[in-house]
Amino acid sequence: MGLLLKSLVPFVGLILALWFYSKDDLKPEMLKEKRVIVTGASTGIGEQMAYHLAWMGAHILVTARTEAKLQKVVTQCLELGAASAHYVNGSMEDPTLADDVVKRAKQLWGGLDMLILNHISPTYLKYFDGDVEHIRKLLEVNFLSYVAMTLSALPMLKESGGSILVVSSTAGKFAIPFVAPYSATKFALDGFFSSLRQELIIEKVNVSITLCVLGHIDTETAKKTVGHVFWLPPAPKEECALEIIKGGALRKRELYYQYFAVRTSLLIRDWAPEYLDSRTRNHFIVENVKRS
Ligand SMILES: NC(=O)C1=CN([C@@H]2O[C@H](COP(=O)(O)OP(=O)(O)OC[C@H]3O[C@@H](n4cnc5c(N)ncnc54)[C@H](OP(=O)(O)O)[C@@H]3O)[C@@H](O)[C@H]2O)C=CC1
Ligand SMILES: C[C@H](CCC(=O)NCCS(=O)(=O)O)[C@H]1CC[C@H]2[C@@H]3C(=O)C[C@@H]4C[C@H](O)CC[C@]4(C)[C@H]3CC[C@]12C
Repeated sequence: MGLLLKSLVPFVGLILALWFYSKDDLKPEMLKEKRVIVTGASTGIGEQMAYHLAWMGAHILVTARTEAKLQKVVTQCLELGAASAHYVNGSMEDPTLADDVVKRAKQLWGGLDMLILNHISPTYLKYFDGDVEHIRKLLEVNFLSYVAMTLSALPMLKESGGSILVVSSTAGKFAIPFVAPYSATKFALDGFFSSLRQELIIEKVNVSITLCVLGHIDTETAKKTVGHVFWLPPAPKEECALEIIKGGALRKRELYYQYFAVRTSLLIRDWAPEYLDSRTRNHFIVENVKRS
C-alpha cells in the first residue's frame, strides 16, 4: 500500500504539472478585427459574448428575433470598442434566415472568421407530455438552423481558416430529466458536429469546431425556468461567455463550463452511468416540477 502511494504521488504531481503548464491563454489581440457572427445575442450568454468580443475589438454581427434588444446590444458593443457592430433580426424557424445572416456578413466584411451558434427556442422544464410539435420546432431552431448556418458559412470560414463554436449543454452529453425535447436537439448537435469535425480533419480543412458543454448558468431564462426546481447554484454568464470565446479562439475540440463539475460527471457517465443518473435526479426538487 505504502509503495503504491509512493509511486502514485509523483505520477499525480506530474499529471497536474503538465496540465497546469499546458494551459493556453486567450490574448484579446487574437480577436481584434476578427469578423464574428453571434446568434441568440439579444440576451443571456450570447449578449455577454457580444460584449466580450466588443472590448477585444472584433467586428460583430448579432442575431435574434427581438429588434429593440438587438439595437441596444449593438449600441453597447460600439461603446465598448467593437470595430463594427450590426444586427439581423428574425426567427430561425424561418429556413431562409440562416443564409440571409451569412450573406449579410459577406456584404459587410467580405469574409468571416468565427461563427458562434448559440440561439435556442424557448423550452420548458417539465415531465414530457407527448408534445411532438414542440420537438419538431426545437429541432428546426436548435439543430437544423445550426446546420444551415454552417453550410452557408463554410466557404468563407475555409478561406479565413476560421472557427465554428457550437453552444451545447450537459443535457447534450448525459441524461437530465424534464428537458427531453431540448436534450434531443443538443445530442443531435454533438453527433452532427463531431462527425463533421472528423471530415474536416480528413480533408485537411483548416476550420475548427468547438463544442461547448455548459452546466447551469445564471441567465434570466434559466433563473425563471429552473430556479424553483434545481438545488445547485448557477455559474455566472459573463465568465461563461468569456470561456466560450477563449475555447473557440484556442481552437479547442470541446470546452467544459463549469470545468470540474462537468468533467467529473462525464467520467462518471462512462464508468457508473446509473450512479450519475441517480445523482442528477437528486439535484432536482421533483415536487416542484410541472406535469403538463
Ligand atoms: N442558461 C443555462 O443554464 C444553459 C444554457 N445553455 C446553452 O447556452 C445557450 C444560451 O442560453 P441562454 O443564454 O441561457 O438563453 P437565453 O434564453 O437567455 O437566450 C436565447 C437567445 O436565443 C434567441 N432566440 C430565441 N428563439 C429564437 C428563434 N426562434 N430564432 C432566433 N433566435 C431565437 C433569444 O432572443 P429572442 O427571444 O429575441 O429571439 C435569445 O437571444 C443555449 O444554446 C443554451 O442551450 C446550456 C446549458 C445551460
Ligand atoms: C440544471 C441543468 C444543469 C445540470 C448540470 O449540469 N449539473 C452539473 C452536473 S451534476 O448535476 O452531475 O453535478 C441545466 C442543463 C441544461 C439546462 C437547460 C438548458 O440548457 C435549456 C434551457 C436554457 C435556458 O436558457 C434556461 C432553461 C433551460 C431549460 C436550462 C435549465 C437548466 C438546465 C436543465
